[in-house]
Amino acid sequence: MSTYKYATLFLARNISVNQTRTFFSNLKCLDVTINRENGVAYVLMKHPPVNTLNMQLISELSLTLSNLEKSKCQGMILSSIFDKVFCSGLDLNELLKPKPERVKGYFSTFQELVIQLYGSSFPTVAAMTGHSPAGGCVLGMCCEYRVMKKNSQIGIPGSRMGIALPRYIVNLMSSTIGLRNAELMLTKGKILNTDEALKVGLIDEIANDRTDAIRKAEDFLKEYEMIAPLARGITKRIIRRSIIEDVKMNGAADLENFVSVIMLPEVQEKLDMYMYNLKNRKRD
Ligand SMILES: CCCCCCCCCCC/C=C/C(=O)SCCNC(=O)CCNC(=O)[C@H](O)C(C)(C)COP(=O)(O)OP(=O)(O)OC[C@H]1O[C@@H](n2cnc3c(N)ncnc32)[C@H](O)[C@@H]1OP(=O)(O)O
Repeated sequence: MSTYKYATLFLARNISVNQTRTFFSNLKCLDVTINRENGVAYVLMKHPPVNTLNMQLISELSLTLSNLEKSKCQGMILSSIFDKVFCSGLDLNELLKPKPERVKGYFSTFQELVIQLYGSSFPTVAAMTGHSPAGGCVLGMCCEYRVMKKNSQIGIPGSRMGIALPRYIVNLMSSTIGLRNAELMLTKGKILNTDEALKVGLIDEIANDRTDAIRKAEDFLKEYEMIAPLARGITKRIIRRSIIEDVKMNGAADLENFVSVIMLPEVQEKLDMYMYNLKNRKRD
């Protein structure tokens, strides 16, 4: 990220660049900095144009989470350097005309990332600076708290794309917004605007802009400053255990099933049409 962008991000929140340290300098799709004073890590996705989760971004997120666990960080804010998009989800190019081994590797890497983020010991907040479709929504749901910039959209359009979602994604959505809302949202492949998302509990707060989103994320983390990290982490794991155990037990079978569905000609046709519409739609 340019010095200018750092300055606007940190100075806007009264944190000087000197109070932060760059955690990794060799990442291509992420900027990771840690505030020395409170141990909070800022993980900013910067994979242009819209933070599509290609293999590189997924792998860098996974590596960063492993390192943050080791560094005993006190909390993490997952965000994006882009003002309009938090994360555009999985890379549709990986889903179109895929080679079975490649697509299996891709999905299992994503699945591991989901477990890592969902099961992290430190508190996590998604400061969603813009749209968060599909995989972007999944990243957000893995965090403990979600702040989203106004006028953004969030949801998982799987059904509309002809994709039956794996069980762990359904479980994640159900645990976030309840079974009834999850059923309505996921079977319709519904995408919600910010107000609708707040109403069903898919997000926790609305922000005016990215600075406000980061500030609200920091406020959430501040509430944990007086809480013992070990007790907090254990409690979180107990609450999240059933979904994690379920993925460990059924993940491989789910993956096989998911990949065979993705390869079906009728699903490929739908995905192809979806991609065509994405490339040819009118931009706002
Ligand atoms: C246990 C079992 C294991 C199995 C694991 C399965 C895991 C399932 C995961 C759950 C399901 C998740 C599925 C997905 O994530 S599929 C991806 C779905 N994503 C989308 O549908 C988002 C599509 N994108 C958009 O809606 C817009 O791009 C967005 C609102 C995000 C931004 O709009 P904006 O106008 O700012 O930008 P553009 O649309 O012009 O996009 C810029 C270029 O980027 C391309 N693009 C966008 N998104 C994607 C994507 N997801 N993949 C690939 N490419 C993407 C877009 O086409 C533009 O390209 P061009 O400039 O060449 O036109």
